[in-house]
Amino acid sequence: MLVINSLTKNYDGFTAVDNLSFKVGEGEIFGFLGHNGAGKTTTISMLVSLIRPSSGTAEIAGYDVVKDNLKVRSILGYLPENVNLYSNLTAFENLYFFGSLSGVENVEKRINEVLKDLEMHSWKDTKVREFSKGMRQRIGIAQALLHKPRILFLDEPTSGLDPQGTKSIRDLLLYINNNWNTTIFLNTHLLSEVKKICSSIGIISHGQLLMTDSLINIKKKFGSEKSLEDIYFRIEGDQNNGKNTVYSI
Ligand SMILES: Nc1ncnc2c1ncn2[C@@H]1O[C@H](COP(=O)(O)OP(=O)(O)OP(=O)(O)O)[C@@H](O)[C@H]1O
Repeated sequence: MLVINSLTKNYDGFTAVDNLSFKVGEGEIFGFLGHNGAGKTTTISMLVSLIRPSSGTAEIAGYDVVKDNLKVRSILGYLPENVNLYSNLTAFENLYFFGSLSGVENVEKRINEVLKDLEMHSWKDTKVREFSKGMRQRIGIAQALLHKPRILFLDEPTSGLDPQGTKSIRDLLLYINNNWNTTIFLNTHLLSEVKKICSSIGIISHGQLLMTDSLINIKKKFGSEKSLEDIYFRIEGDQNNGKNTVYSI
């Protein structure tokens, strides 16, 4: 579904994303894990066609994110780290505005469908300013799903949420993935999130990919170590000690 090849982004001599290459299969929930400033947002921004790579390529369902950017945008959904919604408009009005702008067919019907699926239908006529952060995230996700994307990119979707809100977003992502087979690419720095819902992960640090594999393979490979936390800190530690080991499938 997603094929990334030597993807790189430089800013005035600083390399924010350094030669990334990996794949994400259809129907997977992929956790892109890294500390603050590791390069996660820059990577996602290139994949959703918001910024141009300095070099390298990325394809979604066979379409190049630069050359075929309109097609790519039509098959992906994106939830940025800070969801932009109009506080003075209701949930329905927000979705209607964004849905009409992006040419969603039968937009009213589709909004009602998505709001029901996301258990937000009873809030559709409430102004967004009355919503909790978790509810705003759900409306942001509804917006990203209106045009039935094949792949959904989310940048730290549970950032700033309490444990209940975090669980509810996690459950929602599993529901979307299970019921619509939507591939999910999730930027996060939360190992707990990755452990609970991801089928495969990539670890990025200082712009470089340190490892990518399925969770099942990771457990097999690092069987003697206790937890994903141990594995993560060992891999990051190797890089910080100059070993620069790249673990891959
Ligand atoms: N427009 C820009 N110009 C210069 N440097 C940038 C720009 N955007 C990002 N960077 C730098 O690139 C690096 C990677 O940033 P990025 O936002 O991708 O990290 P991140 O992993 O998403 O971190 P966070 O979890 O804090 O959002 C950081 O050092 C950041 O300061």
